[in-house]
Amino acid sequence: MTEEWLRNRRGTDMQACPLGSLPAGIKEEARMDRLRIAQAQMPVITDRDTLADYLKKTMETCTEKNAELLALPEMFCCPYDIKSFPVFAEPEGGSVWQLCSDLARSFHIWLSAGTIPERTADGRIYNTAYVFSPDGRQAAKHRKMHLFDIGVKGGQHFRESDILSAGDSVTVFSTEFGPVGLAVCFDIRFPELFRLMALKGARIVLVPAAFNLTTGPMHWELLFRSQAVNNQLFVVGTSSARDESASYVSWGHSIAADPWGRILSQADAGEELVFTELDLTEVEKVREQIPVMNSLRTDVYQVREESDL
Ligand SMILES: NC(=O)CCC(=O)C(=O)O
Repeated sequence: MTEEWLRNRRGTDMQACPLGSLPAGIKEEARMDRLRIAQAQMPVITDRDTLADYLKKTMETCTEKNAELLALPEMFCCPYDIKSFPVFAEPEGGSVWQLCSDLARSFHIWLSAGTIPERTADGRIYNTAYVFSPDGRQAAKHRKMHLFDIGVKGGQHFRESDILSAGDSVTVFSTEFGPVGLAVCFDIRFPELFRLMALKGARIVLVPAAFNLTTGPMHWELLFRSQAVNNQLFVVGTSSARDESASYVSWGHSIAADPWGRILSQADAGEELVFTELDLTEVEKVREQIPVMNSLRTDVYQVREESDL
């Protein structure tokens, strides 16, 4: 069914999963159909030693509970405010990056290392998500593509674009669980990005996030469920824990939505480590039973990457 779906993308030359490679020793035919994830709805921790201790303890719990992937929130190592991004920004391969790579390797677990402010050689700063495979290699990197610029009357105001640059790549990487997509928080509002990840073969999309008290109650659950149901894949959103004293107060409510649009798990607002088992055969089941992608009117409309135009 998935192959038929991918063939249906007339006008595109995209491969099912052109990015990355399977971790050493894993063959495509050995794809696994169950994935036990852990989502750390954690406080923002800026002190490196405290962060290392916290993540190590979290990894130990993941090992005890047989989790195969740990997901962290957006900006888990830097306060989510414009002034802090340049202060905590580090290049790819910096100290937090290295810590995450080391932990993934030591505990032999996939680590979706939330986002870290990334400073580039030309002085730009990106809101960057990294994923490390169980051998500690960087398996994926996604620079937040849609910057969070909003001004809700009487509610949340924020302008990431005052300091951050936007990424410009769709990110899907290979795992033994099949192709996995990666997006960051505000990216969840853009159906075109999620459709492109689905067309590239993603069965799961990981979304480090930090919604707020204005848009969280209105849109958080709705957006995760709608991207899941529209694209018939799992969407996993991991938020920071709520801290009422922060300049930006996070909504929390880390969530996992399945390809039918159902919520498998959802945290409350505070610190929590949530475990959820994803049955990845649900992707094929829903695509078999409700084959929306076979009815795409690609003769009338298409979602294509710039490189395919
Ligand atoms: N950190 C973010 O991108 C926040 C996105 C958000 O709150 C929204 O409503 O969208």
